[in-house]
Amino acid sequence: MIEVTDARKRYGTVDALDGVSLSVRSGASLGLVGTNGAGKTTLFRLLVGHETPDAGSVRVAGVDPTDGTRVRERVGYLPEDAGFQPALTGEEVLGYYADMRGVEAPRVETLLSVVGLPGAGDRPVGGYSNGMNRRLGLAVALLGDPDVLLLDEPTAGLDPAGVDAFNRVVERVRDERAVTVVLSTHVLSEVEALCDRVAVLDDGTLRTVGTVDEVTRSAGDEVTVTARYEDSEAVAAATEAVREALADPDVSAGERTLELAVESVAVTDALGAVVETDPESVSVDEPDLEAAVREAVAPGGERR
Ligand SMILES: Nc1ncnc2c1ncn2[C@@H]1O[C@H](COP(=O)(O)OP(=O)(O)OP(=O)(O)O)[C@@H](O)[C@H]1O
Repeated sequence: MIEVTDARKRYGTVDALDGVSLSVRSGASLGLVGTNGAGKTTLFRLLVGHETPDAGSVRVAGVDPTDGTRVRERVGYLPEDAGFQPALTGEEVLGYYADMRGVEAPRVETLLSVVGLPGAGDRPVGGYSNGMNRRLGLAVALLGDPDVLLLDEPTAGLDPAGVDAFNRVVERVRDERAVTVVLSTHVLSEVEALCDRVAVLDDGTLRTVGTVDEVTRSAGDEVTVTARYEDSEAVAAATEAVREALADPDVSAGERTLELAVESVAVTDALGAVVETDPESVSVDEPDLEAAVREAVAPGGERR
């Protein structure tokens, strides 16, 4: 459905995309994450045909995105900075974009209900909350029932309830319409909730791409058990006890804490040994997507 092959885009001296290859099959959902300035918006602009690559190729739904109408009909795009004339009502906004994109006039009330804005169509959008505006942007992207939905940081700046409302709509649309979704975000829990694959873009280069599970596991298999004690003497005694209980443990002692790094298969034994030392509290940190993305962007902890 989406096929990007060795795409390059340079602005002046900046390689916004430095040879990116990526494919997203029909009906799949891809989370695009990365640092600020990584090239996410540039990639969206190529996918939607607002820019052409300097080299490489981009195909969306089997066509070249710069191929005007054909792509506009099949691709819905919510840009990062989408904003609407405040004096227009929700209905007028939808009508305006339907005309502009040359798609059939929508059943406005149905579309507004889909995005959780029933009854708001006759109100000026200047009076909408941030979250309502984003969901109206999603309704605009859904005009013409596209096969592909491109969402560039759609929940940036929304409060938790707004994020939740937006993502519930995306989830429903994805499941009910079998639409292919590419979503860029800095919020990794959104990727875990909404996407089956994740791509990490950094400095114009794709550092890693895979299923959310594959990428999460790429951070390594290490679990950290942290135990807290009332004083340094208790920490020293616990460290000693853990060293006796486990074979060659990777243990480090702080002022009031003990940290034990183990492979995930050994976590039950490690926890057992730590609990025996009667700590005030114990916590377990497992590898997660955030750690994997950090590692992909800066292997070994060094920022490029
Ligand atoms: N029109 C442009 N003219 C000059 N430089 C640009 C232009 N568009 C993007 N860039 C540069 O290209 C790089 C990639 O920008 P892009 O907006 O694609 O990143 P991004 O991943 O979307 O970042 P953010 O998360 O901050 O939105 C940045 O260094 C940016 O400054």
